[in-house]
Amino acid sequence: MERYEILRDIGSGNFGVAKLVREKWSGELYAVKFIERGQKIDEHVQREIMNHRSLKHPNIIRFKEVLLTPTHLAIVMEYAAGGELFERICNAGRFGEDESSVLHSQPKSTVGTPAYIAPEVLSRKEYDGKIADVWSCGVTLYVMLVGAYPFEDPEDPRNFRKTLQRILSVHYSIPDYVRVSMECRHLLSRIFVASPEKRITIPEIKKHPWFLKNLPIEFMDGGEGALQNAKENDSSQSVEEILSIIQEARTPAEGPKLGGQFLGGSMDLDDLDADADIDDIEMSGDFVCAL
Ligand SMILES: Nc1ncnc2c1ncn2[C@@H]1O[C@H](COP(=O)(O)OP(=O)(O)OP(=O)(O)O)[C@@H](O)[C@H]1O
Repeated sequence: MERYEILRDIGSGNFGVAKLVREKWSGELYAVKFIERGQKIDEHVQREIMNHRSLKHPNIIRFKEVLLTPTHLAIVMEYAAGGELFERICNAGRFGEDESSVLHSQPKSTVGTPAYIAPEVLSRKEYDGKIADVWSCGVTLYVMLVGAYPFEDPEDPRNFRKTLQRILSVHYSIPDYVRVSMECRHLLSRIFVASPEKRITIPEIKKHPWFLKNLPIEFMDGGEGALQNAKENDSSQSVEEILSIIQEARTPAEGPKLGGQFLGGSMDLDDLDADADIDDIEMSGDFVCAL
C-alpha cells in the first residue's frame, strides 16, 4: 500500500469503505475498496474480485490489483470521478432516452443499495441472481430516464412502507405521469414484474424494440466494444497471485493493537467502522427495510 497515497473517503458499502488514492510514481488516481481481513473475505468477495478482474469494457470500472494491509484486503480499481448516478441526475437532470452518455460508474449489484433490490430478494426467498439483476438494471434505467426512484409516491417519497408495498405488488404499473416512450414503458413494465418467473429475461431484452433502437455498435453481439476476456487484462497480477492474496486475507489480522489501530500500518483507516450494520447506514434517497 506504500505505493499509494490516501487522499480521502469516497463512500462506504456493505463490506467496507472506499477511498480515493494517488499512485505515487504515476500520479494516477484510483479508488481502493478496503474490506476487513478475516471472515468477511468469503467466497462472494472472492467471486466479485475474480469476475471484476475478468471484465474489460470501456463502461466498466477497470480492476487494477489487490493488496494486503495489516488489517484489510485492498482492491485497487479505476476511479469513477462522476459520482453517484442518483446525485448526477439530481444535479444535472435526467438522461434523454436517446442520449448515449457513458456513465463511468460501477453498475450497481443487487447487494448494497436497497432501492435497487428485487422483491424476491427483499422477501428473502430463494432467488436467481441473474433474474434479480434484471430488476436492478430496470431501476437503474428508470432512475436515469425519470430522475426519481421507481415505486416511490412522489407525494410521499419517504413512506418506505408504501414504497415496499408497491415493489411487492404483483401488478405494478408505471404511472401515467412518467414520460417515457411507449417502447420504454413496455420494457419497464416487463421488468418490474414481482414474480421472477414472469419477468423479462436478458435474451428477451436484447430483442426488445426499445433496446434495439439506436443501439451503438459496441453493444451489438460480437461488436467491437463487447466484453473481452481476461487475456488482454492489463492487471499486473495473475489469477494465482490474486487467489493467494485473497487466501491470506482470510486470516484475521494479528499483531499489537492500539485503540483498534494496528501499529506499523501505513494507512489511516481509523474512521472505518467495519462493524457498521447495514440498518445503521443512512443512505440518502434509499430505503432500508427489515421484512
Ligand atoms: N471505483 C470507484 N470510483 C468512485 N467511487 C467509488 C468506486 N468504487 C466505490 N465507490 C464509491 O464508494 C461507495 C462504496 O462502494 P462499494 O463498492 O464498497 O459499495 P456498494 O457498491 O455501494 O455496495 P456493496 O458493498 O454491496 O458492493 C460507492 O457507493 C461509491 O460511492
